[in-house]
Amino acid sequence: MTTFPADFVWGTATASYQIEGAVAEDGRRPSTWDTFARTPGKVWNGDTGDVACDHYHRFAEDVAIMADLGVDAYRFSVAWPRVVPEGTGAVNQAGLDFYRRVAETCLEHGVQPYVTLYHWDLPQPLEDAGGWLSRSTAEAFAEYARITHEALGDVIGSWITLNEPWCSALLGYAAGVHAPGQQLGTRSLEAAHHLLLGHGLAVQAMRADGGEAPLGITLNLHAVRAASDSEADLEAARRYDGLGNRLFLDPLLRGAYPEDVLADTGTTEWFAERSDDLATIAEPIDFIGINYYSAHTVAAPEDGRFSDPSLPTPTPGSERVVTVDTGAEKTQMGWEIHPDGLVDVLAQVHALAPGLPLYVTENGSAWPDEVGPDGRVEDEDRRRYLEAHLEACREAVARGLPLKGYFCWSLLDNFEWAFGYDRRFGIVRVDYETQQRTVKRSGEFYRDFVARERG
Ligand SMILES: OC[C@H]1NNC[C@@H](O)[C@@H]1O
Repeated sequence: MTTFPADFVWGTATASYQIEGAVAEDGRRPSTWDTFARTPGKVWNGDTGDVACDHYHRFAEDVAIMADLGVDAYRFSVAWPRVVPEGTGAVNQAGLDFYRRVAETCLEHGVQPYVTLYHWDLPQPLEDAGGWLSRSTAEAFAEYARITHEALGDVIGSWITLNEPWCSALLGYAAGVHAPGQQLGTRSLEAAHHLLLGHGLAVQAMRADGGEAPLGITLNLHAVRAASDSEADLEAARRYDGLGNRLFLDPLLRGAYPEDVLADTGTTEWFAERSDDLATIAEPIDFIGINYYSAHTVAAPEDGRFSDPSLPTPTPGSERVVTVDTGAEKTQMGWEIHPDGLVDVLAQVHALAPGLPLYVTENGSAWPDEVGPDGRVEDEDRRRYLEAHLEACREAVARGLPLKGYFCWSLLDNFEWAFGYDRRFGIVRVDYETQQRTVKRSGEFYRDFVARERG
């Protein structure tokens, strides 16, 4: 059986708004998610990140748990509204000091800190000024990245600019189910462009600041399969792959937007006017992070019409692609379980950028956990999902794909965006009443798997 390379990185991942709490402490100012979560009807049960897992005060305990699990690295995100509370202008030293404490605690425990600079908590004043629909937000992001990189470069092992720009753009500005809750159809691609531009400008700013730490970006990639080899279903798969994957992979790795996606969405001219930005967006990076959860089988709509301008809030090009239920097992999110899809997306990226190091920066599953009378959580479903995807990583390595690490999503149960605290992804349970942490069966499995693979 193929073994993982000795330097393969085993990690866990979290994100600031989902775990920190302390949303008004030590100078932090509101983000778009503070605003969105307070908007009636947007988040399950009216949940917010006000307290979450109280990681802001309990991070040392959480790092100690990671050390006990034997992980090599911890991927966490820096909250922009803690560091530059208004988005631009004054820097909040207390915010930088908090992340220094987190990183130094990690290093004291032999855990490498991997930082994501943007995991969706945009300072509200920037949204008020146009958010990601505005080019100025891309420029503000680059300055925030430079400030953070300059302040923490000595304690951070790796830098990820953006987490899942697809979610920020398409869920935030088209579907409207994420902050800021806009339903602007194809204008959401303008947000995608400014996110990618912000990424490129941030990479340039961090490179100029110096340092050896690798720089990259994390994309949530969708393994896409056509329901049949009919022309209509193949067209559905092309559209879904285009909007879900190539809209981001192509400019980052090929320096060009996919012409078919721009044609599908009627945005060719808008992007042509900004072609000079592509050189910045395609600034060379040291790795790609891939968040993988599921594979999607898609088919053409019954009437064969893919776009329907009469739809009030069309998600560009994809609102009429039919997702087919293949009968595969699903997680509590309703996502089908297809570990082989992880190998497919890794291979897809490798084909575009041979040799570029790849990391699975998120993979995990939500299940309705039960706490036994002994206080244990025997989450066999999550353990099985985890095992299957770790074996998919082994298969990727066996095929010679440059997979360098795996980060389990998530270390802790946490605020799952519009689902609030109703969905638990953690390998460690959080009792939100008491903030007690309990390592689940899946966490013990991950610990034992890592120890065994490390030899
Ligand atoms: O839905 C599970 C995860 N997906 N990627 C982004 C994270 O913030 C989510 O919790």
